[in-house]
Order: sequence, then C-alpha cells, then structure tokens
Amino acid sequence: MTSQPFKRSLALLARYLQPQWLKTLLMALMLLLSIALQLYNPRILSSFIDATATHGISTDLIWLALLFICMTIITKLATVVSNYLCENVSWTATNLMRNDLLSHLLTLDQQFHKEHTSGELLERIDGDVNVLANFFSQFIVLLPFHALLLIGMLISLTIINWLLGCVLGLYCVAVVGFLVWMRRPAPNRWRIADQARADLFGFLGEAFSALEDVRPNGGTPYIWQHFYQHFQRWYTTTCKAGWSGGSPWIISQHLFRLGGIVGLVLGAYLWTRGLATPGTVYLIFSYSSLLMQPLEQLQWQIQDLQQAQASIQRIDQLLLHSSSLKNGTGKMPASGPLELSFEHVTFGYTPERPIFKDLSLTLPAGHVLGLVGRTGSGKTTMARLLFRMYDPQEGAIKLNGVALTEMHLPDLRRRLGLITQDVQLFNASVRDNLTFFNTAIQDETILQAFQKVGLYDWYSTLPRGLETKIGNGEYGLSAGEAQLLAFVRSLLAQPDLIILDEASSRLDPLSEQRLEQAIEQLFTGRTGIIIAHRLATLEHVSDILVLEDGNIIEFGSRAELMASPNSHFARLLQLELEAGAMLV
Ligand SMILES: Nc1ncnc2c1ncn2[C@@H]1O[C@H](COP(=O)(O)OP(=O)(O)OP(=O)(O)O)[C@@H](O)[C@H]1O
Repeated sequence: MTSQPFKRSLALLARYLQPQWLKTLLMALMLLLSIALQLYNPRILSSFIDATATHGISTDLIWLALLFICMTIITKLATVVSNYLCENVSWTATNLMRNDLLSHLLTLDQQFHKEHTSGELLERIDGDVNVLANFFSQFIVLLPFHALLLIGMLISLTIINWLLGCVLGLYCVAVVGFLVWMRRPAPNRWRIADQARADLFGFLGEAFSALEDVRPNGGTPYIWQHFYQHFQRWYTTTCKAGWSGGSPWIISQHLFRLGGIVGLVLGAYLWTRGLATPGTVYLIFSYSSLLMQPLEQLQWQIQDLQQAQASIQRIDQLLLHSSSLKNGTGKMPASGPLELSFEHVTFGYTPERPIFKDLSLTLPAGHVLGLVGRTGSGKTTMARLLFRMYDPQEGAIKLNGVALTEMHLPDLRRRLGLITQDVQLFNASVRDNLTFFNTAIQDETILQAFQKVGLYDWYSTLPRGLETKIGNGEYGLSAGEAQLLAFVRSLLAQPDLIILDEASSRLDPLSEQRLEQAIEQLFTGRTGIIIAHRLATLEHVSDILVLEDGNIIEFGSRAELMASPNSHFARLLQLELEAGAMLV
C-alpha cells in the first residue's frame, strides 16, 4: 500500500465523515461497549465452570447464568444500534460523494463527455461510490474496533499466563503480515476489473440509446458480439481480482483453526502442570478461538481497503479532470438584445486541424442572421463556440464588447437560447420539461406560449394537462411536436440571443408556417441566428452569412444580397427554387 493513495483515502474519510462526527462517535461508543462485553462474557462462563467444579450446583450459579443472559442481550443490542449507525453514516457519506461527483461531471467540457460514454460515467458515479460504502461506514470504526478487541484478548491471555500471551501474539502478527503480503496485487486488479465493468455499462448505455437505429439496420448481432466481449473481459478481470482476495482467504481459514488448536494445546498443557483450573482452560480456549474472529474481520477490512483504494484512485482521476473552460470575473453585458462579434477567431477541435482561421464578423444587436453553408462548413461549431462548449485557440468572441471568457459560464448560458433538431426530453411532466423544473413559471405563461407556437390543440388532448408525463412516460410525441415544445421552452426562458440550428427541419410545411409567427415573436427585441439548409426558411432574417470550409465567403444584408444577382446567396436561392420546381 503506497502512502499517497492511503493518505488520499484518509483525506476522503475525513472530508465526508466530519459532518457526521456525532453519529460516528456514537457508533464508536456502541462498538466499544460490545468489545468490553465480548471480553467479559467468557469470564462469566469461566467462573460458572469453576464454581460448579468446586461447590457443585448452588444459587450463585443462577445469578451467574442470569448475568450471562443479560450481558448477551446487551451485546446484541449494542451490535444492532452500531449496525444501524454504520449504514446511516455510510449512506449519508456516499450520497454526498455522488452529489459532488455529479456536480463535477456537469462542469467538465464537451471534449471530456465525448471521450467517455454516459454508461461509463454512470458506473463511476454509482458503482465506484458503492464500493466505498463499506469503507466509509466500517473501516474507520471496525478496523480500530477489531484491533482493540484483538489487543484486549491478548492482554487477557497474558494476564492468565505471559507465555500464552506471547505465543498467540506472535502468531497473530505473523498471520496478519502474511495476509497483507498475499494481497499486494489486489488493488491494481480491482482497478482493472472496475474499468472493465464501467466499459460494459458504457457499451450497454450506448446500445440501448441507439436501439431505434440499430434494429432496423440489422445491427443486433454486433451488439450481442460486443456485449459478449465486454462481459467476458469483466468476468475474467473480476475473477482475477476476486482470486487475489480469495486464495489468502482460504489459507487464512486454516491458519485461524490452527490458532484455536494452539490455544487448546497450551491450555491443556497448563492444566496438566496444575497452572490452570478447568474454567481457565475454557477461558484460554475461548479467547484463542475468539482471537481469530477479529483477525478474520481485520483481513476483510484490509480487502475492503484495497478495493476502496482502487475506487478512490478512479474517483480521484475523475476529480483531477478539470474543465479547460475557466469562469471569468463575472462581467456581464447589460440586459437586452446583444451585439455579437467574432474577433480574429481561430479554432479547431484539434489545434492541428483548424475549422476557423482568423474569423471576424459583427452582428449588431437586434439583428437576425441567416447562417448558411454546405455540410461541415462550421455552422454548428460557431454556435458551440458562442455557448463556450469550447474556447477558440486564438481571438475572442464578445457580446456587447464583453469577451465570453470574462463572464461566469452559467450567467452567459442563461442569456443565450439554443433550439436544435434533437430535442432532449426528460422522463417528467410536460410542465417540468418546459420550465426545466423552475417552479416560478406560472401555468398561465406556459399556456400562452402554447398558443403562440400553435401547440394549444395538442395540449388540449393531454390526459392530465401539464402534469402528463412525457419523455419515456405515458404520452408519446412525434419529432415535430418535440421540436415545437423546444420553442415553448425558449419562449419561457426569454434569452437575449437565440440560435435555431435546423430547428424546424422536422416540421411539415403547415406546422412550419404556423411556427413562423412564433419565430417572429421569439426574435422580437432579441438578436438571433438561424442555421438552415433550406433558404426559404430565412425569409425573416435581416442578414446573411455564407460559410465555406470555415471561411466567410459572403456577409451582408439579406435584402442587398437578394437584389444582387451575382451574390452567392442569390445564386443559392435560385438553385433551390429550380430544384423545387423540378420536383413539382
Ligand atoms: N466534436 C467534434 N470533434 C471533432 N471534429 C468535429 C466535431 N464536431 C464537428 N467536427 C468537424 O468540424 C467540421 C465542422 O462541423 P460542423 O458541425 O460545425 O458543420 P456544420 O456546418 O454545422 O455541418 P451540418 O450542416 O452538417 O450540420 C466538420 O469537418 C466536422 O467533421
């Protein structure tokens, strides 16, 4: 066990157990009480045996028997209370930890989330933390508890006979040392097994979310094949890790039995020499057998610690990952429509393959920009930069002259709205899906927004109104209806700059027409960007920007570009009209 992970484990223990110090203290007291009772109970039985041997059956024996029963009941009660407290402390500590991990993951940037599947992250938040449950509840108390119990019994044996205490004491040290040595490879093997488990769940998460595409395209055998490979790796690595704890366990069972026999032989030897009464021989045998109980428990604690170490290292790795997007000083542009400017922006998802090189443009406040360009020209990337999903390698993006990097990230994102063609719905009520669980938004406001986007008729069909569960819930939605709901979301959030990224691509022409009014309302008093492949959907924009391979090849007022037959935009529009006429 290297000192760094061990120190880290202790630091984690301190961090999550400190707030629960009172419960932890009570738990320790209960365990101490049961140690004292476990040490005392064999003494009562020893006196019982000696009293029977010397005086035969007497009333004293009844009192001894009653005392023994009372002590046993109190020991059991102390164990029940301490077990309850252990569970309570461990759940509270691990829930706090899950909370911290989730909050941390939510701050990590897009690149990190692209590199790790959601299933893998779920497994890290829950699986790794579950492994720590025992460690939190029991390690801090049970390890010293069993160590104390062991020491207490050795002292009792030494008081009976010093040679007895020394022989059994040395035996215990040898057994513990041997078990720790045997278990050295365990932490690394557990880490590999945990990663294999996370990969398996990561794969399953991906497979289930892609089921709609995979099934019709005949990809099911691929899922089976990969599931089998992942499962096989998980199984073999877990067996290997378990075996590094299992084989010492089998050996330890024999060593423990041997400990009891050593005690019995030594007790018998003392009796034959007249150095011990039958009661004392019983006491020696009980203590030397009981001695093996804390030893056995100690070895489980060591195994738990090794497994916990692997989880702590994985959790650490996660916590060490910090977002490259740093919060600014908190400067914010004044509320109202925002002027957007890109100043000499250079950006690539990997720096060696830039998408934009020295890109500059300014969109005045309150203008609505139509952003067009071929597939892969960089339109969505511009939107991602604006939301600070990524930061440019060079240059700055500003809103009303304030660089995005100067603002607090959550404040920046509150001022922006984004509607894409992929609308994410939660398995929650219509109301919660629209308000993002913000209870301050009135139902009246939601219903007005339904009217504006032409969804009121759909709303009237909902069996439980705004309480109806959508997402995976009781009521299904078409892709177009989901897109209209995204418009309602934006109307309720009231951002100062809105981006529509192919937002109406799944709507039929009638719904799209109905939506035009909503789009106009959405953009009133706001700056907007509409990313679209169909130029006909850009009738209401004030400006047009044509991108090609990350370069601006045209940027100007829509009216002017339309009036100039040689402009790219006018030519693209003409091409679209001709293609439409051919289809008719
Ligand atoms: N997360 C990513 N990591 C690496 N490269 C990416 C990533 N997202 C997009 N790209 C690349 O960046 C370039 C621009 O992509 P972007 O999605 O911005 O294009 P687009 O104009 O929005 O395309 P479309 O019209 O198909 O939506 C493409 O070459 C694409 O392969």
